[in-house]
Amino acid sequence: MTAVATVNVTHLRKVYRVYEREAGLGAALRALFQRQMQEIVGVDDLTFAIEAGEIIGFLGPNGAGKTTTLKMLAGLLYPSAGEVRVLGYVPWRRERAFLRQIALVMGQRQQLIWDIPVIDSFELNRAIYRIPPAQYRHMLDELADLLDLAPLLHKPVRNLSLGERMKCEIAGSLLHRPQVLFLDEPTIGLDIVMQRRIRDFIREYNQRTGATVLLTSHYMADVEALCRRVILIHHGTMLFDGDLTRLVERFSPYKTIIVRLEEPADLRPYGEVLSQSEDHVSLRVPKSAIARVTARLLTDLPVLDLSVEDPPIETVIEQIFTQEEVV
Ligand SMILES: Nc1ncnc2c1ncn2[C@@H]1O[C@H](COP(=O)(O)OP(=O)(O)OP(=O)(O)O)[C@@H](O)[C@H]1O
Repeated sequence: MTAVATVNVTHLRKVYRVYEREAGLGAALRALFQRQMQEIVGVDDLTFAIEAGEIIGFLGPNGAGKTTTLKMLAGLLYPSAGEVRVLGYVPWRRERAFLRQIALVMGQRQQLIWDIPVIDSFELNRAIYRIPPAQYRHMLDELADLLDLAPLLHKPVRNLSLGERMKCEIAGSLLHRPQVLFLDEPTIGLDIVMQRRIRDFIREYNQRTGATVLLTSHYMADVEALCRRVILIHHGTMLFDGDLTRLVERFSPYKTIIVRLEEPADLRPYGEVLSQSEDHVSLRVPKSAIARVTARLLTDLPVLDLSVEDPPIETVIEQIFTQEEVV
């Protein structure tokens, strides 16, 4: 028997139907009698599988269909076509056994109750998920320790800073110790220190519990730190599914040569100069020319040091989304 993946998505599609309406009072009156329906394709034919314990970066520009996909996987939206299994369950049936094993955390959507202390919202989650008291205590202690929550638990949510609230949102969503986490922009708007804190926490939770994580983030630092594999979508369709390192190899036609010289020289004949300081020069060179240009630099100039690097992931991804023809 072959092992069953934790998340299985086959030919998934979501079409939103919305009423079109022009601006203005006249249009509003006309719309009462004849309403035009418009179809917006949110997700179009996605197929992928995720194994237990993987942390996958789910990437795409604004409007690519990431949130729509996560909502379908978490059972908040019905698909228009296709099949999904998460831990063997059909998410939109929202069976209790399924809901007890998953969590959807949305960085831009608040789940904790605004006016009551954090700990009271947690108690509510305990009741909803029917978490046994001993397990709740244990998990609360563990999360409070990992996320440094002790000073926050008795404050009303409305008094917390954005970063503090995000830590509490994440903890509140994990009290039932879910096996599968759907994290939609969990570090959005947070400062660098808090981003790292949340990132470390996700890694730690994954290692401690073996949970499977599907993560969207516009911060490449999150993705580089946590995900070996990434899935890239655009206009609801799949562009790439594989190792992050392979993404750079496959899509970037350039590398960067960094040279340190004994004395300044004009390196424009060797490639595109990206930056130049007193003795360091960064050159963008087509991959196919790297060996030739490196050899020329070493013979022509007094080189003290030379290294060849891949461009930053951000640059590669930006390039993929702006020039789809490279795909
Ligand atoms: N409730 C809705 N009704 C109509 N169209 C919608 C609805 N929700 C999303 N869409 C559309 O579906 C497409 C995919 O949106 P989605 O929110 O899934 O993208 P995303 O990749 O999460 O984007 P972002 O990075 O901006 O959050 C977009 O064109 C969006 O406008």
